[in-house]
Amino acid sequence: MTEPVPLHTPDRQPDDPDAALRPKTLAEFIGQEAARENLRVFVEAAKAREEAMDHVLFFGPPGLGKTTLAQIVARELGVGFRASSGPVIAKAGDLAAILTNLDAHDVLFIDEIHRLNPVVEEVLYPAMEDRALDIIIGEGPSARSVRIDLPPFTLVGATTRQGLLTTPLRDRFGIPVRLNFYTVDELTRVVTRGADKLGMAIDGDGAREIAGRARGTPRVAGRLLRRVRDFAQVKNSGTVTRSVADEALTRLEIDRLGLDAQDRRYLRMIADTYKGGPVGVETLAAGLSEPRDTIEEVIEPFLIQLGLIARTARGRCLNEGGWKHLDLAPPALSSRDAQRGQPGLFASDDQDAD
Ligand SMILES: Nc1ncnc2c1ncn2[C@@H]1O[C@H](COP(=O)(O)OP(=O)(O)OP(=O)(O)O)[C@@H](O)[C@H]1O
Ligand SMILES: [Mg+2]
Repeated sequence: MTEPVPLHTPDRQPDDPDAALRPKTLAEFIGQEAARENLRVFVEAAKAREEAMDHVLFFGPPGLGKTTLAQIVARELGVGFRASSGPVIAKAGDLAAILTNLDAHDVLFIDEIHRLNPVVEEVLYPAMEDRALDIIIGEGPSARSVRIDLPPFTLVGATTRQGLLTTPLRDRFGIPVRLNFYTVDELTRVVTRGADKLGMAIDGDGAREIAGRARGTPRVAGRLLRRVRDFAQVKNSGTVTRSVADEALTRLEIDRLGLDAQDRRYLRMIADTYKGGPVGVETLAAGLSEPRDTIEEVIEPFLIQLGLIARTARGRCLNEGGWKHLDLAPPALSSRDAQRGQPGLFASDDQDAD
């Protein structure tokens, strides 16, 4: 039997079915108020000065709108948009080719920028700082360095793992922007807008039901909306109400907090196999047959946000809320742990901690 594909796993497919739902302007973009207002100011200022805008770094969990905002920034600036990604730019020459082909003030978007090859990163530093390329021509004693001037451009980087960026690279972004999980109110607006674009009828409670189970993530909201539409269509139920949405999402094994089968498998592994932890991420990755990256970037940030688990220096621990959600009683604290308080809860649970 094949495993069901988890609905929540964010993909990076170029033929992203979400594309139709992508907001096109800052005004259309829902949520992330602070980031949006700041970007509006920086865009206006750059336009007024007729300069390229400073370099921007978007960071935060998958599906929160990093790529969408990068496209919006270019559109609002009225400049060209070129996109590439860290793993695709394999050699220094690849980056040189991209940079020398930019038009003045263009936005160059580099997705997954934490995965840039260090050799390529070295080329990026002077490009970002001095708008120049230092190219080495020849080899050995006759090698010499030639400096090529570049047009002024704006680098927009995106990453799910800000902590993996090297300090020199991070420091060269004048505008770092953290994207946060969305509130249910904001996602309700995302769902309502999406339904409108898809030409489907949904009432307020129906939209809210989907929003509340979308893991704080617009991409997930869009995906659940399309699945609910399938159920509504086949069952001929016309308008999507709360009960139609609930029935569809329950059949998709999305629980009341919005966790899917993969999330629950993760929680259960810590609870059943490791008695609530602490357990290391590599051990969990092996036990779940999931890449470590998926665990750290996709599964954990939302479970931490909900307070179900904690990342500690000794590993992952199930919090009280996690036990409750699984309908299990936490094991009684040993007297040693009881003296020290909760086991393992002394380290930061910052989302970039390892
Ligand atoms: N603020 C928003 N309002 C409405 N829809 C949004 C918003 N942000 C994102 N979306 C929707 O969510 C989808 C995913 O967004 P996007 O591709 O920009 O995420 P991302 O942060 O780049 O994810 P990844 O880290 O996987 O690359 C978009 O196609 C869009 O439909
Ligand atoms: Mg993206």
